[in-house]
Amino acid sequence: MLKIKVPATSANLGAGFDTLGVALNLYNEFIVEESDTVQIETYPKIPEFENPDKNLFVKVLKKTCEYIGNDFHGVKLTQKINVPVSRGLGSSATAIVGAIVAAFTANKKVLTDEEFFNIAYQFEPHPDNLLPALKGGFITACVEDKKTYYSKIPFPEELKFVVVIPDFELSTEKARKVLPEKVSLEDAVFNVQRVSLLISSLVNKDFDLLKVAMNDRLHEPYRKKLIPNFDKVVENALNSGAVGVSLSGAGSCMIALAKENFEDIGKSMVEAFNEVDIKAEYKILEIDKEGVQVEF
Ligand SMILES: Nc1ncnc2c1ncn2[C@@H]1O[C@H](COP(=O)(O)OP(=O)(O)O)[C@@H](O)[C@H]1O
Ligand SMILES: N[C@@H](CCOP(=O)(O)O)C(=O)O
Repeated sequence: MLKIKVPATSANLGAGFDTLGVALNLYNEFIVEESDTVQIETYPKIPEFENPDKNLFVKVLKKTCEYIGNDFHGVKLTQKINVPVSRGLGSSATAIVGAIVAAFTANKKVLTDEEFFNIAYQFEPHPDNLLPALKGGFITACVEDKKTYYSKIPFPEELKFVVVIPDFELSTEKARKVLPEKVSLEDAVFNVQRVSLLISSLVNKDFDLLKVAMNDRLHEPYRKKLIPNFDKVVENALNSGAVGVSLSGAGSCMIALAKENFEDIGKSMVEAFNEVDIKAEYKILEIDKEGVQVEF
């Protein structure tokens, strides 16, 4: 029996589209036991996830066993689901990372980065959730000539994350479909300027720069149309003391970075959604520095 614990992740942080991601102290758990058939139990119950043909963790487990060269006979999978699904908190990455690590661990094989990406990219083509879920921390990454390059960035202890979770899903697939094929040089430069300012302001703890540094022109202008009252959520969070606000991943969550006033910020973000008849809750989270953990 293996228990795999995988952290939620928040990708992009505004200007860092498809490159920045941070692991958060909110976890999905996957308990994996030997079985000759596929049995899945989910807590709370999500019927879609209990269908062996549709469960992402099982799909990735099968693919990984095939990659390793071992026949997949079955699995008894018990899932404790704490990461909201299709909210921009990397729930899909938790299943992908968890399954790959479970398969390699069960087969007593050492998982290299290259092998991880060879499998993971078949299910999720961008590293900004996968890497922080695997390694923990705050990471910047890119892919060049089919090789993934990444670097962990020190994240200031003073900052916490206030995540507002509206009660509607937004699949990453849908949120990527609304993005343009091309962007202007002006918008590209806008993001290059801000993502470098974002990293520098975090490393140097120049938190007053984050409000500007977390602005984005590559994805948020298009995706905000799918998030009712987006601008008011941002405005309320900043007025309540947040130092920066952005969409979390591809949404529907939004994430505020803050040194203080966490409860007020969370309540103000919820209020903005309530104004347009959308129920929401908030969580005050911190960085996870470990990434995926395995208990025997
Ligand atoms: N705990 C889980 N177990 C199995 N599959 C999961 C789990 N969480 C998410 N998934 C899969 O990931 C999909 C959501 O992925 P996506 O739209 O990228 O949203 P997110 O922003 O949460 O990653 C779900 O529809 C499901 O197929
Ligand atoms: N860079 C990706 C990140 C998707 O994150 P998720 O948590 O929403 O899956 C994107 O913006 O599409």
